[in-house]
Amino acid sequence: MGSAAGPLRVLVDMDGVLADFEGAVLREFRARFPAEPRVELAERRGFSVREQYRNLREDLEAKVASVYESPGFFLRLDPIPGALEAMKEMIRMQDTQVFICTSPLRKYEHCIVEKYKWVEKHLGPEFVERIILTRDKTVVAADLLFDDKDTIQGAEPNPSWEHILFTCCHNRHVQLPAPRRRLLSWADNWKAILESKRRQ
Ligand SMILES: Nc1ncnc2c1ncn2[C@H]1C[C@H](O)[C@@H](COP(=O)(O)O)O1
Ligand SMILES: [Mg+2]
Repeated sequence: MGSAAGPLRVLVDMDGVLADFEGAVLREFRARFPAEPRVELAERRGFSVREQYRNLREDLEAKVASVYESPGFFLRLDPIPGALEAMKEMIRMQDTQVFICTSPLRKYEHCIVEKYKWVEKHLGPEFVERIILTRDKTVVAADLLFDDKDTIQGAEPNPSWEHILFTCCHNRHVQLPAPRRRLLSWADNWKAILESKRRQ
C-alpha cells in the first residue's frame, strides 16, 4: 500500500483517540458512586479500566462496567481535543483513505448504535460511511492504525498496518521498543507520520 500501490489507508480508533472514554468513565463513576474509591486519570495504568477497578476492590469491577454499559454513555463522550479537526483535514488529503476502526463492547446493546450516532453528530454522514466495527483489527488491511491500546492482537499475526500508539492516560508510562512510534496528541505531528509512511 502507500504511494506505489495506491492511496495511503489510515485507520483511526474511536475510544481514547477520537472520543474521551476515560474522562467520561471517571466523571460518571464519581457521579453515580460518590462514596466509592476511584482511579484518577493520573493513576490509570493498563488498557482495561475494569481490571484496575477490580484490583482496587473486587466489587468495583461491576460498578465501573455498569457505568460504560449504561444507555447514553457512548453518545455523551466528549471529543478528544483536536480530533474532529484532524479527521476533517485528513479526509480531504489527496491519496488518503481514512476509516474509523473501533471495537464494540461484548455487551453491545447501546454501544454500537451510539457509536454510529456519535460519528454522525460530531463528524457527519461522510464518516458514518467509513466506520469499521470489529473485535479484531488485525484482519483489516491498512497502512496505519492510530490506537490507544498498547497491544493489539488477533487472528492475523502480522497485520499490514503500523500501529501508532495514541497517548492516553492508561498508556503514557508504557515504554515502546524501537521502532514503534507514538502520537502524543492531535496537536502532535500526525501529518509527518502519514508522509513518512507514503515514502516507504
Ligand atoms: N480503557 C478501556 N478499558 C475498558 N474498556 C475500554 C477501554 N477503552 C475502550 N474500551 C471499550 C470501549 C470499546 O467498546 C472497546 C474497545 O475499544 P477500542 O478503542 O476500539 O479498542 O472497549
Ligand atoms: Mg481505543
